[in-house]
Amino acid sequence: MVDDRVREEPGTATSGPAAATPSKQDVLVVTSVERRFGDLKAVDGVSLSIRPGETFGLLGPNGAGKTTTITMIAGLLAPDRGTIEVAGERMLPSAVAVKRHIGLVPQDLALYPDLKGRENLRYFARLQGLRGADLKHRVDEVLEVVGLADRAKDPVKEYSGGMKRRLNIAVGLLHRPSLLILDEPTVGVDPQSRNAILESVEALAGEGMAVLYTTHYMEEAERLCDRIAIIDTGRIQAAGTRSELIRILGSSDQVRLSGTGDLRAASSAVAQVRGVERADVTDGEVLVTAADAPAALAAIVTAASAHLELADVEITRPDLEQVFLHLTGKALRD
Ligand SMILES: Nc1ncnc2c1ncn2[C@@H]1O[C@H](COP(=O)(O)OP(=O)(O)OP(=O)(O)O)[C@@H](O)[C@H]1O
Repeated sequence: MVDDRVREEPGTATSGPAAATPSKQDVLVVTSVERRFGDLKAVDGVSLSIRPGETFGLLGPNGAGKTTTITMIAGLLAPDRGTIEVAGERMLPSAVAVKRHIGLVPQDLALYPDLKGRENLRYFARLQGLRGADLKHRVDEVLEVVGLADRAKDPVKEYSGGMKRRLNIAVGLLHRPSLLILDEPTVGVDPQSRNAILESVEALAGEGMAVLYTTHYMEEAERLCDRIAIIDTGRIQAAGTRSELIRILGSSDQVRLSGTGDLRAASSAVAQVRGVERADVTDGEVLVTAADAPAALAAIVTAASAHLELADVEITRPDLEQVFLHLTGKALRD
């Protein structure tokens, strides 16, 4: 199921025969890509495109086809059908120059445990062709980005699993790629490293990097991604912004306001607020329905406060887990 309106926009994603309508500025354009392993169609007609500065999430359970998709995008595996363009050039396993646009951070670590963090980065930076002051400067920069500057002198074997993941991300950034691909970067990492990884991604996107982020954690997709494609059994089931995906459910956000005062007057005032679909008095509270409650919240509270001394405000939002269940009939987490 694909939202047609979403399909019309540049920087979109679909499955099936319909082609995306990418724009010239897109860093990545994937068109109707397929890949089989024997009888299994691991990727089944995936199309998507990503703009500079955009974080695009591939959200799906284990085995959905996320890793196979990004392995093809990185040029490590050939599609059976379809095309992939990165920075306007065709990506194939035989292509060399185009791969410089991509920073791939796989799930598996590729680090030397006996070397220090900085030594690992220096080694990989040299492989990328960096030398001298530029190398030193870039190594310092990526250590800052992943929050490991203060541990750069320690051997990697003394790092936590999360710190190793962060160093792996730093390696993927050394050559200043225009598209960073992160494959489930927070699986099995401690909360501190998880947060550092999420903050790094936000900072990189803020600087204009395009990011393709695969995850089966709904909260990460919601926090990081400008647009999200929900993928299952090799097909993109739906794609769009969080709000566009939630709209598939046909349900809206709800805000409950409780307090003392004139509930009916408060409800009438709130009903006039822009973005509010309806407001009713229910069970001694004002129950408000809005498409985007956080965006309208300040105005809702101001309108209600003219008639109520507010004691509590509670927002309930439908989430992507429910969208996934609705589209596939199964839970996102297995
Ligand atoms: N090299 C391979 N040979 C055979 N089957 C494969 C191969 N790679 C992937 N598959 C199968 O293709 C399907 C998609 O796998 P893929 O790794 O792309 O999913 P995923 O969404 O990344 O899941 P995970 O988070 O578990 O990696 C799975 O059924 C998997 O078993």
